[in-house]
Amino acid sequence: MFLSRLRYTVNGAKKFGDSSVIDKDLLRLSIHAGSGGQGLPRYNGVGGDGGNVYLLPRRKMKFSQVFNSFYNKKRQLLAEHGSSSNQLTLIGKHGKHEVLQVPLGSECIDEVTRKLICRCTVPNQSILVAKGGKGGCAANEYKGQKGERLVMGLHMKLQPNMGLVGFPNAGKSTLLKALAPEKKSIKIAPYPFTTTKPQMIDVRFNEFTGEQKEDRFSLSCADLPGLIEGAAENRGKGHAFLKHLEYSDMLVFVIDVHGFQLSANLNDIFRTPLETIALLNKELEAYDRKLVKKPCVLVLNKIDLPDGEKRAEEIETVVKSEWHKKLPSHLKPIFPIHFRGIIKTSAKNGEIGSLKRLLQKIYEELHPLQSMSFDEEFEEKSGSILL
Ligand SMILES: Nc1nc2c(ncn2[C@@H]2O[C@H](COP(=O)(O)OP(=O)(O)OP(=O)(O)O)[C@@H](O)[C@H]2O)c(=O)[nH]1
Ligand SMILES: [Mg+2]
Repeated sequence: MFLSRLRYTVNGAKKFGDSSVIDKDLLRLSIHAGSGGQGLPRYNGVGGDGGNVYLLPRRKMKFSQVFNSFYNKKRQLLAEHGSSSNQLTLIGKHGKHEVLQVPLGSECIDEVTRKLICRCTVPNQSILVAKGGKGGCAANEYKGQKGERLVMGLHMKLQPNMGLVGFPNAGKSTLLKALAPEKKSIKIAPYPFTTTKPQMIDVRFNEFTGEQKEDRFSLSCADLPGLIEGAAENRGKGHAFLKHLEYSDMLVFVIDVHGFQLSANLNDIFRTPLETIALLNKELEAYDRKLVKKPCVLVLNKIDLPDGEKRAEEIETVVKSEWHKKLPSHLKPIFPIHFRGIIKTSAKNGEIGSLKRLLQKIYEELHPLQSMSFDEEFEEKSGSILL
């Protein structure tokens, strides 16, 4: 996991990728395994088996590579049929298997039954998704069997080191911009749902070597569109965003210290900062309780606005104690999050306080070998790191 997430240049500095908006993360495919060839009863000839269809998870594969492999082609995966037996070739040839490479972490759903077919979590280990039909033989009266068919949804999930979680307009993208100021493409605006598609951006972490400041590594950060109440029931396409948090190492909750209201519409209830924390907690645990068990950091944003600092102090005091007990029962989460740290910020002014240090600390605790790689014994004299 470590090697896949950190990419070093020859001199040990981290290489930076461009910001990437995830345009597409779902591909629907018709899967047809090959049918078995016909047998030849008079000569006891056996038909070849139909080819199977497999998925092969690849660690470094990008979502776009999968889409490109179907560019201008039908979205079908067809394995070869087995050959029928004939008087010259009594034993028919087996059909060729079809193998599709997919990004690690992809999930396959049967689009008709909506059941999970498989999770592609082990790199380079092929997974059978449709079995080819058996060739005709005595056992099946020499009639080749049909191969399995299905319509499969391939759901690709990001694997960020950290995921930003918050209601719309809380300042998630602004915080990301403060963490990665060199990225120009991050869109920020004073209205909800500015971010409409997930985006992954590398955030630089500086290591200091004596006097010299060096960029040594980066962690990937997923900026997601704002969640709304009911996201766990797929309101506001919640599932399409929440799924990208499943493989993240840690979560960063971004909260507006002045609370949240989707619009001035009376139907949209005003939520206090504590209520927004509780509601996000509830949405996440309802989607997948594993999410709230991840290390979580709370960022109290917009402290530059009037009363901001005072409000942030008040919220911090409440959250540091048993914060969920102060909520009405319908807002109480089942698994209240214990935040690893609370940071008060003005992301707009580029103030992120000790957020980076905290994120780095959590990351190093999660991946202890990671910090060792900075030790001199891992470095060659030339400065390159031995991996
Ligand atoms: N005063 C102040 N405004 C902020 C701060 N952070 C963000 N904003 C403003 O809040 C608005 C929303 O910021 P975004 O970063 O787009 O919020 P978001 O959470 O990414 O919103 P969505 O993409 O819609 O989910 C923008 O007008 C920002 O300038 C802050 O620290 N202080
Ligand atoms: Mg945004």
